[in-house]
Amino acid sequence: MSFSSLVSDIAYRNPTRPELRAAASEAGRSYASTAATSVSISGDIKSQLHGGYSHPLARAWQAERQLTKSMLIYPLFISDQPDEETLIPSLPNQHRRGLNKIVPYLKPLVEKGLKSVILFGVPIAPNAKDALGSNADDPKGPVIKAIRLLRRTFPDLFITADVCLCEYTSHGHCGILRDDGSLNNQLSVERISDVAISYAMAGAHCVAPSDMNDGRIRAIKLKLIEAGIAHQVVLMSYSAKFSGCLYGPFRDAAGSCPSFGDRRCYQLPPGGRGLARRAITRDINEGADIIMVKPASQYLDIISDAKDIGKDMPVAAYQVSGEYAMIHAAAAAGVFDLRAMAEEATQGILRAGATIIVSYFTPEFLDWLSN
Ligand SMILES: NCC(=O)CCC(=O)O
Ligand SMILES: [Zn+2]
Ligand SMILES: [Zn+2]
Repeated sequence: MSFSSLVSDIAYRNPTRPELRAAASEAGRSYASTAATSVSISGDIKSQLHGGYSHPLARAWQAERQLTKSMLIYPLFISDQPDEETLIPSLPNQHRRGLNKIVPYLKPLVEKGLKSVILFGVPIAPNAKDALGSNADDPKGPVIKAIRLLRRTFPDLFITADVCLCEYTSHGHCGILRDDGSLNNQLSVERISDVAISYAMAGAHCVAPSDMNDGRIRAIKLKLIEAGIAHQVVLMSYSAKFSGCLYGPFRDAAGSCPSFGDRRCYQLPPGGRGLARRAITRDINEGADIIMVKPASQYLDIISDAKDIGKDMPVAAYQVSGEYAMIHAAAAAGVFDLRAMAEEATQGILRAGATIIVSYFTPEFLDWLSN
């Protein structure tokens, strides 16, 4: 019996039984009144796709990955002023907080399932900055104190420390400079790897160098081994960090805007896909445990490349301050619904290959997600 005659047979036979018609109508379905609709289904039956996503759960099953709370890392700006709690105007709902404000703020988030944070120190005190970024690893500085406080207070919270000098240098660049204003790669790597070890020794579960100096992953991994803690600390590399205009609100928040020039000589050019692939490969070879792509939504191809190159590694994506601020601004202008857009952006990032997302939307997702 051919397929179409089988279908027409069923279509004719079933409506003759009234209980089946009643059941169908209860389900909001109805039998074809004639065989015509069924008989017309012939040829390639793979053309019928809608059935596969006709239900919310079936739609969810179409995604290779579902966002879960454990995929999210929440960025925190830790001020050196213990009582500070300042809203960052360009970064809606985000604050710079001192140590006395951070625990009361985080407690309800941890109760809602917050798993992980990434810390950025914000030195505000006068003279807190110098050419070498000396305060980056000040034991009394905001990051080391916050690592210790959070480890004590929230034993299950996974703590990542962003490692860079730009928040602590008087010139605002991500390393130590030569007289001509260019980065001295060797001195910068020496200094940044020392800072990373200080954060790790203070208890950070993960150190994440964002400076983009050549060779820093290898230097940090070797120093972690030397310090005897390589087996206890995750090394997450900002492997493919692109320069561009999406970091503005972050620089307002962290006070890390360069006082001259820009970062185009050490962050990747937006068109540099090949360069990004080389940087990812290099960082894997130098001992990175996680590779990161940043920004996220404008660089989905790079996330996909990272997953391809680092098949056996977790890939992280940083949905940066400008991406977050854009979504807020457009939602406020009535372009779309905030939640729907945040979810769609996240879905794109996951689809591209990331399984870790650093996002300012984390507190919202703790409310929106049940898993
Ligand atoms: N290392 C962190 C950044 O450079 C910026 C992130 C952001 O714009 O959110
Ligand atoms: Zn930096
Ligand atoms: Zn940075």
